[in-house]
Amino acid sequence: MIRLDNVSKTFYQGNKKIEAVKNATLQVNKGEIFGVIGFSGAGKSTLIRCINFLERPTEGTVSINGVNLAGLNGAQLRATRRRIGMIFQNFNLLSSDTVFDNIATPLYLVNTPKKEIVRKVRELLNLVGLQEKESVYPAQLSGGQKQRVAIARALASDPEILLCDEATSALDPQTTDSILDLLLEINKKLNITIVLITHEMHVIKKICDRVAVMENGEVVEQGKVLDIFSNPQKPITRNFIKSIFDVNLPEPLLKKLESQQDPGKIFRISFIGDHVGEPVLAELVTKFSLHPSILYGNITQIKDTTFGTLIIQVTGSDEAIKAGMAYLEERELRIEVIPHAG
Ligand SMILES: Nc1ncnc2c1ncn2[C@@H]1O[C@H](COP(=O)(O)OP(=O)(O)OP(=O)(O)O)[C@@H](O)[C@H]1O
Repeated sequence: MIRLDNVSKTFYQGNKKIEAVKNATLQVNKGEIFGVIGFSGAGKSTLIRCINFLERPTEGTVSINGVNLAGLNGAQLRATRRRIGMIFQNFNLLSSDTVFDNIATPLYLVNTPKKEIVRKVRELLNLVGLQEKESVYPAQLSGGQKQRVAIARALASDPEILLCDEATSALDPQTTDSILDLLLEINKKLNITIVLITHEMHVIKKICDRVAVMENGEVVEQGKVLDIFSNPQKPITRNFIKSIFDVNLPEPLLKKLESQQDPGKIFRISFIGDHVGEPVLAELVTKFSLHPSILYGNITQIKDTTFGTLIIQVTGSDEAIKAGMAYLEERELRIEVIPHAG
């Protein structure tokens, strides 16, 4: 439904050329939650703003439902933009308007009948859990409540797509989670496609189906969140994953293991979904006469799927270790040898 093909955006500051986005190609499917993660300055905001032509790409094409935005005239582009809601880190509410009027703004702009406005705004207030706040002003709201108003306003024109530009970056962790839960609910209930940008892997892990990783203006890696978590390709992706669970063993422990008489081998085993909870260690003992010991274990939820990591030290004959690990791989567990140990 959203396609970016070889999109680049270059800014000039005097003589200085800034390539904010370089040759980005990605596709967002209808109904999914797609995340873009990167450090500050990676080009995420510019990329997301290209999706609704708040920034016009210098090169490449942006298509929504198969329509190339560059081919639209002013009125057609405005109509398309009404189908694309957007929320921001700093909420962008009008401070002199009440919550009701803020949410109603897109409806006033298209001359919606008053009765319909009241019905729609009340329905949206209900959806975002702010029924009691319709007459207050933004200054009287917490950050999380302000973002709820911004979400309600973005939904007022019944968009198909919601773009979220660092929507939770100004919020504390608990409020972040409640806003992410709301975005999930909106995605499921209203079948709205969501594209969000963030620098927090937690946000990706909690609600996204697929993710693109950006570095220096380029999309360096993209895929299903589970695949990226279980098999990250780029150092920057590993760094982001490390920010929520660090599966590297501490150096002193590695040194200690290496100095053992029989250090055996060290493996990282990743378990996804149904495989979590299988008695793999017992099988290594009974089927292959191996001696596994657990060095590290972690289990977490990636959106709807459970994802586990286990680091084990295994001793036994080389052949038995090879056969044991091949057996686990056949059972679709991901096995990785941890280098420079054993
Ligand atoms: N309007 C502009 N004029 C000139 N340079 C710009 C403009 N907008 C963005 N840039 C530059 O483009 C690069 C990418 O910026 P962008 O805001 O897209 O990154 P980001 O990943 O969203 O970072 P942040 O999380 O800090 O917002 C930066 O070097 C930024 O200074």
